[in-house]
Amino acid sequence: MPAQRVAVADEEGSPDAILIRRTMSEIGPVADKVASYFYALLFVRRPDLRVLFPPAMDMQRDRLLKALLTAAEHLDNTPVLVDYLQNLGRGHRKYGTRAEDYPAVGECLIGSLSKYAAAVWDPETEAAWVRAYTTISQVMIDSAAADALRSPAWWHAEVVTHDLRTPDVAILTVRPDQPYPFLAGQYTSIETPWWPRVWRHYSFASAPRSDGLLTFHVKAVPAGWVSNALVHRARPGDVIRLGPPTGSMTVDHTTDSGLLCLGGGTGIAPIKALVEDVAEHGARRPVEVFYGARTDHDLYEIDTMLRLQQSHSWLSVRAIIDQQARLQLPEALRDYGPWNEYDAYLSGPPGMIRSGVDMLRGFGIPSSRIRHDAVEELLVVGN
Ligand SMILES: NC(=O)C1=CN([C@@H]2O[C@H](COP(=O)(O)OP(=O)(O)OC[C@H]3O[C@@H](n4cnc5c(N)ncnc54)[C@H](O)[C@@H]3O)[C@@H](O)[C@H]2O)C=CC1
Repeated sequence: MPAQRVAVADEEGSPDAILIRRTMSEIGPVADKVASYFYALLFVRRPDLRVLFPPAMDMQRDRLLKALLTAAEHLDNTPVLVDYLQNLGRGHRKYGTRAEDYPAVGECLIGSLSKYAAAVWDPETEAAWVRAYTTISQVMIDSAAADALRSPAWWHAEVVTHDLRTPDVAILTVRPDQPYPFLAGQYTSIETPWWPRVWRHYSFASAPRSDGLLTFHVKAVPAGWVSNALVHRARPGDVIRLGPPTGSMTVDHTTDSGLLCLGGGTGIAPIKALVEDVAEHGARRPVEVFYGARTDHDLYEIDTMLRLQQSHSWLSVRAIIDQQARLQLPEALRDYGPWNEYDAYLSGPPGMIRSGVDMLRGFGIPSSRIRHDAVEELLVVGN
């Protein structure tokens, strides 16, 4: 007998979107079990796929659910969903995912959802999931195929310099083995030779350079496999792998409005790239950078930022040190402004981004002019 439908507040959208959101809210409290069961099913049925995944699956489990939640949330918002899935499809090329692997993944996904959302699962729900998964996988497959015509699945890059700036922050410069096109403000994924198939996101710390070198700021975080390897183990000559560039925290060069940039800790990396990008475009638009750190020792890039300020009259750089100011970065903005005419860029810990966005909206900056990387992605940045 089909489960009785309980009216929930979130009943807007297409019939498929409603059914899919209902499944997602049903599995929400047991999301980790669903993900474990999904991977168990997948590896029992297709043991050959296990080599595509990292040895430790903990973070991978979260990623699957986050991707599903994002897709489910935007099911009726076609442009956002397609953009998200195209990126996901491109990003999966570096794992070695093939078009013919998608059906097995879909069957195992539906197998685990039907088990854990049994209370709301019925033939209509199953049909909605089959339709959604068919669309999702087709967009990913098509985008991976189109990308394969113009880009490698990954790049090798040799570490050229490794500069330990604090006991746990290093600046690495790497030379990709093939041209690596990207935009200032974007990020990529990095895999080290010591932890195969474990990929983490890092923002580019410079705008594209004529010598093709790329720079990253890495902070070793507790239990962070990739970050500790990059900070404490990597040396010039080591070879890492890079995924494709992604992210939309890029400068809109069609306007000349001012830029308000907040960089917290190593979040200063893409902000520096944005400043270089504005400088290269030659437009004299005001750029106001707020660089936050816990202590003055953590302001590892302040000299570079102050040098940039000296060279560019349109640039102002202010350091906000929690301990001295007795407040965190976004709060400091209250003493300056007005900001309502500015485009805003935020980069740093998820908590800073969340509170920063709230504050900037409060200053009258519309959401469409506030840019930052997805907070869900940031949770796997830099580990
Ligand atoms: N594209 C991006 O958004 C990038 C993000 N990151 C992220 O930035 C973080 C950097 O870590 P750390 O250097 O250890 O930074 P941190 O934890 O020392 O924080 C830096 C500053 O941000 C502010 N802040 C921190 N938490 C806040 C909160 N809950 N509310 C308001 N303000 C807050 C404070 O002013 C603090 O001094 C990492 O989480 C990393 O993943 C790093 C690079 C790029």
